[in-house]
Amino acid sequence: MPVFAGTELTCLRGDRLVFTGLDFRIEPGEALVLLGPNGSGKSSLLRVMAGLLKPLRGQLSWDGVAVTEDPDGHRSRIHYVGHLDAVKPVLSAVENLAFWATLGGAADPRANAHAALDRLGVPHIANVPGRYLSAGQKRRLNLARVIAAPAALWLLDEPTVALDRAAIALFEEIIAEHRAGGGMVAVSTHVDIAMPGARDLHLDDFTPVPHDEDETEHEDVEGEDAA
Ligand SMILES: Nc1ncnc2c1ncn2[C@@H]1O[C@H](COP(=O)(O)OP(=O)(O)OP(=O)(O)O)[C@@H](O)[C@H]1O
Repeated sequence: MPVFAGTELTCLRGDRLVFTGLDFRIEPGEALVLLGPNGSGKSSLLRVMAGLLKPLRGQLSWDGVAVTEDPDGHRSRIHYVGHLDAVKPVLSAVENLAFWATLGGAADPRANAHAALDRLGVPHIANVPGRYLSAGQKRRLNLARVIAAPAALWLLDEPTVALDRAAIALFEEIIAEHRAGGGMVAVSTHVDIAMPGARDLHLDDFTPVPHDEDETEHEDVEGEDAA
């Protein structure tokens, strides 16, 4: 059974230490929810997990093997969906999706692309060029990527942004099915996404305490301790 784990991860962006001493572990069928205020490092951690951002310290491993020893293998087992929609404006929705499915190694990319659009509830956008899609339709198209080609680990950065309630419910089902088949998922979110049994990881628990602030002592209020 593969386990995806990170140990003692430290992430530096620019000159800012975003998180340090962070450990996580995801087993087949498990979901990890990344929580924390804006700027706490949720997107950074997902990019580290995807191999897109090198941690300053610490290690990622898959089944006990360091991800850095097999970066191509790691790329082939993940779907990373960032919060910017990567839709090519001149290609139709189905062409966009077939392109991604081809990269993901699908045997019949166009058939998979149509099936994925159906599953996300947007078969009618198949032939619409990317530039004419609404924000929510673009989002559904990006999320359709994760089912247009198989991958064990889904890394999703705020997947529900711009989605309506029906689409969120649909996507919750899709995640549940993925997990039921032994798939793994890590999701950053500011809203509730129903994922039974998911584990929470609070990024602000790993944010270093700033050292440059005045350590002003709080003085006791005079007379407070008087008996
Ligand atoms: N390319 C970059 N160069 C320098 N600093 C960056 C870069 N990208 C992000 N940061 C900084 O890293 C920190 C963490 O950002 P990150 O996007 O990971 O947070 P987040 O928890 O996903 O935030 P949000 O909830 O707003 O999406 C922030 O202080 C941000 O300014």
